[in-house]
Amino acid sequence: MRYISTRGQAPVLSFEDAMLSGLARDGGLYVPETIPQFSAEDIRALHGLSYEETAFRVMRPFTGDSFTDETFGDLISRAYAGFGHAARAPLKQLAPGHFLLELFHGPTLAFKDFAMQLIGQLFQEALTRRGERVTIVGATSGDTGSAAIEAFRGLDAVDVVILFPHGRVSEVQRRQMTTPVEANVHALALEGHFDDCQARLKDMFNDFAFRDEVRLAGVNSINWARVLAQVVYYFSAAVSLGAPERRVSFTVPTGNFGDIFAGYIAKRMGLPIDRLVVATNQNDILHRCLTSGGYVTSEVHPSISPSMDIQVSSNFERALFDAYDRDGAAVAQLMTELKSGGFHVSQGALQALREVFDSGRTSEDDTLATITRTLTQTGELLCPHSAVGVAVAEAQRDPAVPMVTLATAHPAKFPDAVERATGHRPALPERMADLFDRPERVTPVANDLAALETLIRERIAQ
Ligand SMILES: Cc1ncc(COP(=O)(O)O)c(C=O)c1O
Ligand SMILES: N[C@@H](CCOP(=O)(O)O)C(=O)O
Repeated sequence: MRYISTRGQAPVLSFEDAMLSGLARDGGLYVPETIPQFSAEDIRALHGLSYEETAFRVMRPFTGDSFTDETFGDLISRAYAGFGHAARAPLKQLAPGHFLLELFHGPTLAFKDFAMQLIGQLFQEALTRRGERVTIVGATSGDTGSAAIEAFRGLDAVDVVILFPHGRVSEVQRRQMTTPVEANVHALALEGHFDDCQARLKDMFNDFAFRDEVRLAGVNSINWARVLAQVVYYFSAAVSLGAPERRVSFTVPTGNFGDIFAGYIAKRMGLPIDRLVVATNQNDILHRCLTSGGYVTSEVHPSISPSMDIQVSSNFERALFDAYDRDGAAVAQLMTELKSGGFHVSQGALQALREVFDSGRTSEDDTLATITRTLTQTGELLCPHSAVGVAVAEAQRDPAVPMVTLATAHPAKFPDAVERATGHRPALPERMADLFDRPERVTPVANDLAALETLIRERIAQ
């Protein structure tokens, strides 16, 4: 299996090299050259398997000869051993035909753990075998950062540097990033919003001298391995609901487009997914784009679902690559236009996107009302991101096709919003009960590439 860049000008890499490289050297994102196909019989054979067994079968065709079967199976088992639910990604019924896929039973209480716990294992295995060391830099609107720190804290072969937007993550998210004591963890509070963090991260990858000097690696969904690990729960959920005999739709609270892109890959592999619904908060660039064809950035408005406060949605580039028939030059041109504020998707590409994706937007009030209503009607307490998903799914779903809404984080990560909706502050799990008593370690940084690179050089030299 070989990996190519969405901009067509970077070296073609193996799974392992693409995983360790992060952003392609032409600024694009790695994608598999071909998508492995699952027949109805292959999907039927997943019935009754554990989450780990399903993960092995779904991901194995993408990893080529980077890991032996035995090693890959072991790493998967280790990755999910620390999850707090035997099913790993349990399904709950909210209403007839509407299900919630709970993705928050991992160590940091968000869906990011599904990929990050596995990537931590894969990096450790590959770097130890190669005798190499890397500097992981990650950009976060709150959840990627804590999941990355949890997965890489204390590992010898890795420094992990996380950029988060100062004052724009929840207090629980911030403390998850600033309280770990390991010397290889560096939390940096950047003066700006998430898009600034992600832009500076991509600038670092495009500064080849710096990139090679620190041996830069990325664990945002820039990294194909992140997307791949998220494909698995689309399979596990659809199979539980009767695939391949029954079609299923998914609604996905969306920001950087990584999670829903994983659903798109599952569909392209042959999983009978009917619709993939992009659910956005008031930062609705993706909904506007799918509605009008114009992908035009505007100011980011802080919301009660802060992890989705994103305007430049990184993985949309991967969807555009397919929608433009894998024309890397066309994608590179769009990304150049994006630097000046936006672009228009061609009619053909827009039609291709609409054949797969629907979209909807939810206001702040509706998000709060959805948390209140869902708790009263079903007993399920939603985080504000999951509530955005449930609100859009309720408005759009076709009663003839089961709908699965992804519950992307635990409500206790966003206690202020949940308290506004329900009058109660959800408690953190016992193992995190002292989070607010632990001392914090964080460095404020300007939104400035040179200053950031200097700081990172200093930190990893210590
Ligand atoms: C809780 C939560 N929900 C939804 C999202 C959006 O997911 P994606 O960026 O993959 O679209 C994020 C951030 O990634 C998140 O942390
Ligand atoms: N919402 C994310 C933003 C980064 O997304 P990623 O999937 O590209 O890592 C976060 O919580 O940090």
